[in-house]
Amino acid sequence: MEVLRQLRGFYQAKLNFLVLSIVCLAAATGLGLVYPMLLRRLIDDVIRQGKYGEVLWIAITAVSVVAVKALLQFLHGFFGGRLGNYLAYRLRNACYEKLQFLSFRYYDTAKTGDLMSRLTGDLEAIRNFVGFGFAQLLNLVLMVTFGGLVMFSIHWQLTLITLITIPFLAAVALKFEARIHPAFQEMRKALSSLTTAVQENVTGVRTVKSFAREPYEVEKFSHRNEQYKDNQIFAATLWSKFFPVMELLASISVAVLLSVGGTLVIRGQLTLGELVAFFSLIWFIIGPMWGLGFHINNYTQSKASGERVLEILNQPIDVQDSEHAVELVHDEVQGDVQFDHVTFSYGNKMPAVVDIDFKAPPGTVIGFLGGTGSGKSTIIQLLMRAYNVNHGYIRLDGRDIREISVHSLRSQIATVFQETFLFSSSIRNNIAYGMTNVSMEEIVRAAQLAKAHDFIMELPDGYDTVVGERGMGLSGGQKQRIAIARALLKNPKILILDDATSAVDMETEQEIQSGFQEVMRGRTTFIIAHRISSLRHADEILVLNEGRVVQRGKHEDLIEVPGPYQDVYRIQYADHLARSAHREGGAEA
Ligand SMILES: Nc1ncnc2c1ncn2[C@@H]1O[C@H](COP(=O)(O)OP(=O)(O)OP(=O)(O)O)[C@@H](O)[C@H]1O
Repeated sequence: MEVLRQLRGFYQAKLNFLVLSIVCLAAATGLGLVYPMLLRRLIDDVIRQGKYGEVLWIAITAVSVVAVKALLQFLHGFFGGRLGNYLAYRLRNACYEKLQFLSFRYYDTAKTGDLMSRLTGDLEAIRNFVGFGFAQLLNLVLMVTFGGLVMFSIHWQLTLITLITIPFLAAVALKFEARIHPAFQEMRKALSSLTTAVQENVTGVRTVKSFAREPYEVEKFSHRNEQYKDNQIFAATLWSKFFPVMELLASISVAVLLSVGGTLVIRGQLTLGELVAFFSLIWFIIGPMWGLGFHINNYTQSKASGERVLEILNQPIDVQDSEHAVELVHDEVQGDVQFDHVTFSYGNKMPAVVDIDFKAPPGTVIGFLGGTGSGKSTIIQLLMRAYNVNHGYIRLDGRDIREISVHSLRSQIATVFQETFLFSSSIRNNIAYGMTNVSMEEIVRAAQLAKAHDFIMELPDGYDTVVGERGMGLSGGQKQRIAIARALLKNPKILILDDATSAVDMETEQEIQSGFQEVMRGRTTFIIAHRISSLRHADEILVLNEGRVVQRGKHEDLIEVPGPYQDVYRIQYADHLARSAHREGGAEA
């Protein structure tokens, strides 16, 4: 119930639906009791007394009762459905919104399949319980109480004897629940791992095929599928045992009722009508027992689901606006970036970057070079405030970025990542991503600057060509150029190119960079690259090794001093250097 309490804010506004749904169901249940009483009257007061004229009235009453009961049941479904759907709708929106604002740290360990199942299966379980399960569970108690009271009022001794099997029925139902619940949990886990297998297979289909690992994938899926099947068979076997046992116990009650009740009728201590009414009432109590396991299971499942959904909603956001966060005004931002002795580590790991210290005045270009894992991307992520620094400060126009609202900070920055993500939409929408007040001319201009316009025009529908999920159908270089166009369209004060031109050839890279120089005038640019050619025009190049700056300076200076930069330069320009040496040698000779 703690879970329901925590979720209260999401259904509070429609609490009247919950009340109405319960009232309607309880009223329908109450009316259900009229039926046995009518039977009793029909037999004892009408048929046995020979008052056949009253049969019609009893029949009309019975039909009216059924009609009202049906209406009440409809209203219960109507209000319950409204409540459940309203709750699910609000929870879905709240979870999705939370997922948008959760920090990068959360996504470092989050699993896509698991998140998807929380937003679908778990929400469905909560919807069902709050909409219907809760009222049904309450109704179950009402049915047993109402039914028992009416039976007691007719003949309490017979009631006690007849209900002798009820504790056993309840025990079997609860025991069944205790066994079926873990079985269901296993089934859910198996289904989740099955879904994950399919999702990973589709996402990584190129890797699978290029390594010819289809048989391995089939084997992996088949193994998980078998686990799922075994779980289902186990659950089905439990169900198949449950119903006969319950029926057997229920029939004992009926047998006791008929023998003891029949004897009482013969002795004149019970009327025939009362016996028939009893026969009808007993199902009022046995029926709910059959559903007891199901309803409790429903409750425990929705409780577990509620906890999983609440886990998302209660997730702390470690990067968020401070109380007095400043909103930046785009036209006033200069783009002056300063890293002041910044150190940062992911979790409890060794620091990913140590004592990073540099200044990037407005309009300058800063380049980062370093081996894999040397901390280049981390520096950029810290600038976007994907994570908070552990030590030191990052300043934009002299202000600590923690004092700036996260949204307005990121609005000034456009990043082109190493891996381009394209949405399954048109190229035009991919370039304009999320911007509504942008004209086609601006989109085309950005594409031209990114050297994407020509190849886009060659596609069947030009800018309206819909690219598949993750940009399938485009080459790596084409996808990167679209991503660059997207960044340029944003017209940011700070541009980050995280190995952004790695997938285009040297010639295109030159072209794109000359385009950049045109649009990036007066804006601060950070370039992460493995090619010296991408960095040689930078105002300052920082060479990183194991999270520390080991060399810094301009290209012309760095190639003159022995060190990692010169080593990389020699490797990348080996041909060029050899040719120059050859020419110089020839000239001397
Ligand atoms: N999300 C993360 N969680 C934990 N550790 C991380 C995470 N991202 C990076 N690291 C670690 O931080 C260190 C620096 O990684 P970073 O991605 O900044 O390197 P990089 O220089 O950009 O490498 P590359 O050129 O391969 O992209 C590495 O040791 C890496 O394992």
